[in-house]
Amino acid sequence: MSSIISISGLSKTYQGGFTALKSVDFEIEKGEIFALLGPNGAGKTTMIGIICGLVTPTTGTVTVDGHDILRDFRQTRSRIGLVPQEMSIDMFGSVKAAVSFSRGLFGKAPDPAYVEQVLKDLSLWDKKDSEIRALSGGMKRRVMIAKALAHEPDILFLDEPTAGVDVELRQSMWQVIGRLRERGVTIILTTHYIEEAEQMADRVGVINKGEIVVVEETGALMHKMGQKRLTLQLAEPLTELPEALKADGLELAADGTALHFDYDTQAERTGITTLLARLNEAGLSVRDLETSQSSLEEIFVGLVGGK
Ligand SMILES: Nc1ncnc2c1ncn2[C@@H]1O[C@H](COP(=O)(O)OP(=O)(O)OP(=O)(O)O)[C@@H](O)[C@H]1O
Repeated sequence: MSSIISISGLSKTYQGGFTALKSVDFEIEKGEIFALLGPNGAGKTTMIGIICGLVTPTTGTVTVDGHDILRDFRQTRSRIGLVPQEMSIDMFGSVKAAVSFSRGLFGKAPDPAYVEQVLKDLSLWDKKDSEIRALSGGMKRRVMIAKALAHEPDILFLDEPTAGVDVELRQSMWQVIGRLRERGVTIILTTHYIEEAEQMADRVGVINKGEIVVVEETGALMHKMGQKRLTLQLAEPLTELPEALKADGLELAADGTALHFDYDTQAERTGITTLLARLNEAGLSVRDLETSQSSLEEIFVGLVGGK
């Protein structure tokens, strides 16, 4: 994989002195879905604003396919489609006219076949002649994506694409994003929904208070950072944990039928072998056991929670 966006030493201090980004470095790979995950005010929108040329960085450099975003602004901006967080859409006129107009803004010659393809990809083709203001909220969001794709960008930024949309629409947005990726578009989305990052992203960057806390392949992040929980189903229920086992980090389930043991998958020793021996010594027999991995949600809370 080669990188399409390189961010190096990027900082932003707004007028008034607030520092929203603190020397951020990372790369976006060509063709990937990258989720930028972070709590409110973490700096996600600021970062997107800088890459898209809407916010001036205080220090650092960003290149898009080797071109500096400040020096070669027109060239880099034309490679990028941006779907902003807030609904910024002219409600008058038809869907097709709005999308064709957005294409024209980038100086691209009309291409009805391309516009048709975009509208079809977004399941908007049967609404092409509808007035935008007459569409549902979800359809309006799709129109925003269509407008962002109108000039054939190969990088698409989606700032919280599914904020405030219902579960069904969220699923269909995920499908839309998946289809775009299949067509080779690099996608960077910001989200508060860990589930969204977990389901869609190839890699996740966690940002907190203007700093990138971690950038990792989604599965590897979950694997690497995840705690695992071992649940031991007891042959005989207990009313309380035997005295001899109280120092072993065990937790008795509320109904007394199982013991839980949390361990670090990365640790040199998980402690499981010792634990099983200790249970044996204490005369407890285990009927069944299972392990479960923590979700990205728990990892995320662990990463940003303590700061
Ligand atoms: N124009 C501005 N002037 C001063 N401070 C700003 C400006 N824009 C953003 N900030 C501050 O910078 C910080 C980062 O904001 P930003 O919008 O980048 O966060 P975010 O991660 O996108 O948050 P959210 O998830 O709420 O959209 C916030 O504390 C915000 O108040």
